[in-house]
Amino acid sequence: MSIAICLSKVSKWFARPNREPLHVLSDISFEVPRNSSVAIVGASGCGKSTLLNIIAGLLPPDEGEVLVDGSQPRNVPAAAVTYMFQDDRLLPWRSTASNVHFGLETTTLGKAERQARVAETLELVGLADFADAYPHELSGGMRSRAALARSLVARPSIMLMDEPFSKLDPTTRSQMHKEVVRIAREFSMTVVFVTHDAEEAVVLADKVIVLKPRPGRKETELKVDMPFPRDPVAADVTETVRSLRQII
Ligand SMILES: Nc1ncnc2c1ncn2[C@@H]1O[C@H](COP(=O)(O)OP(=O)(O)OP(=O)(O)O)[C@@H](O)[C@H]1O
Repeated sequence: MSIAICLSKVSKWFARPNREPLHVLSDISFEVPRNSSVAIVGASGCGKSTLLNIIAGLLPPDEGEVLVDGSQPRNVPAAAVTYMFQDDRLLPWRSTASNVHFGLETTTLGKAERQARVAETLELVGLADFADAYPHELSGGMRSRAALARSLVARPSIMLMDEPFSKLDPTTRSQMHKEVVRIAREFSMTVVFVTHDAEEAVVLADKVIVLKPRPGRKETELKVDMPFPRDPVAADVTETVRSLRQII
């Protein structure tokens, strides 16, 4: 089993004026096997986003080490890792296709290749008919699909997601879960995502890392050994969701 991401003994403090630094993360270690999906769950403020930002290389750990594809996160090629945020961050003055194209603008692909890649990716997320629409003309679910397409267009091997579907209604969120499972398998991607939703964790993840707050530390690691796609109302899923809720 090859390891895509490895965290060993990661700790983080944030400086505060006139107070001792805030200890946000303490001694966190876990591995993310390649082509697997790992959820980071825990109460609000326990450091989930901070941990994801450290994996993305947006923040350095103060202690411990993170390796992504065997390298320090900041040395990993930009196109290899994508980050989906809570809000879709679509540029309102750009069409859907142009927003998706944005995800290719740091790559060396030629113009024709880029256009083909954008079209293929819009097809993949079911937005081919809305290539020319502007963000304000899209529904919440469609905007989320457009953001997903922008994340996928450079064909990253690792996708980091910080509660990307939390603003969607339950039905649309469920549809996006199916899309992510399908696309992650189709492109052999490794996915790490933050959520406070136990159902989302159980439906999408092979492994769930449960954090406890102040300072954020790993309470437990739960393996979810069920075939994909997972039906959120199936008995084994709801049972696992129930037991996870008791731990969070
Ligand atoms: N840049 C920063 N400077 C100072 N403190 C910060 C910074 N970013 C986060 N914090 C603090 O670190 C703690 C963890 O924040 P973080 O956003 O990682 O938690 P979270 O588990 O993702 O929360 P939520 O579920 O509410 O999004 C919080 O107490 C927060 O106030």
